[in-house]
Amino acid sequence: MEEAAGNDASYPPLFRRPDPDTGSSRDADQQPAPANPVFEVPVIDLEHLDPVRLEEVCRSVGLFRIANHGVPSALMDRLLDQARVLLSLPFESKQTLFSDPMSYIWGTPSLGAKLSNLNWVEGFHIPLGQPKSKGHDLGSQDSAASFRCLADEYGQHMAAIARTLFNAVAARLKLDAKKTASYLSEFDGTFVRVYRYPCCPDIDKYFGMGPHTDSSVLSILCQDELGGFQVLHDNQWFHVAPIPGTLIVNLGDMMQVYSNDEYKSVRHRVLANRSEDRISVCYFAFPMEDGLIVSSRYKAFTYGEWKAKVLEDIKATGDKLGLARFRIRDPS
Ligand SMILES: O=C(O)CCC(=O)C(=O)O
Ligand SMILES: [Fe+2]
Repeated sequence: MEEAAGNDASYPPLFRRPDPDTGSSRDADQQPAPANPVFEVPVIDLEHLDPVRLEEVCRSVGLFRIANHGVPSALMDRLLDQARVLLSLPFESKQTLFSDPMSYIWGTPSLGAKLSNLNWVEGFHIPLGQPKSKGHDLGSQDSAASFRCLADEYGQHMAAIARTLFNAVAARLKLDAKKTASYLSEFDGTFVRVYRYPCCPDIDKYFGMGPHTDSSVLSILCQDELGGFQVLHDNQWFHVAPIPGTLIVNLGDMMQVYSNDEYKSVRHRVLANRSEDRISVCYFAFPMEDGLIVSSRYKAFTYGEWKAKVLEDIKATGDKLGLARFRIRDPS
């Protein structure tokens, strides 16, 4: 596609060559079927939230589309448009423009360590709720700072949605409000990831993002119209069709722990696209770093400990072990 070819200097160098010889090819069992079916994504109406239906969906699927979410579509459009513009800047500019506390990442979504396989993705990591980002400076010439303000504004909406969903779920799970006060921190430690999945010359060899579960409590995805996001359900991969203006929520590992494995931290992935770039924006809600998380199926841990273990495992094995790391083994 023309736009993609013109964007070449904006791609990480490794993504510019027709067939980079890095990263191992996918395992045979991870090959996407030629035509994955489209998933009938359950819809949760946030304006008339039905906690029983929400719980049912958390148990059976772990992923849903939210309607009537209250996020202005103009804001979502602006975010995706600006993301596209900034990600089209030259590779070197992106590295310097997006500096501490933000960062520019490529080849892996993991900060601080590489996953074993190269992911055909690049993006900005934008922490939310940091003191500096409260001083909105939309008149600034600094495009990264302006974008951060936009991401912050969007993040406020996401935080409200995360809180609404968490409270409904916590009530169904009968979580003790005092003991679980640290289970959702809408602001501290949360971040937005703005991704571009550059068009990829070898989509049989690379994923946009390989199969994984999120470490979050829940994650909220806003994607452009291209598609590529897939979910694993009943051992089969399904397309999650993009519908403009709607958001996709997937439960993360923490929610699975809170629910003693009753709810699913659902496995998902992003396919690479041969001819077009895809843009997406993901918000991740996490627990507070130091609060103790107690569950009948897992050893008690703090999210800080979880993060350290994930990093350690990725460094040692190239992959995240996640829930298996903390699960209490069956005595049998
Ligand atoms: O970009 C997407 O569609 C999904 C990204 C994702 O799954 C993640 O960052 O964990
Ligand atoms: Fe994810």
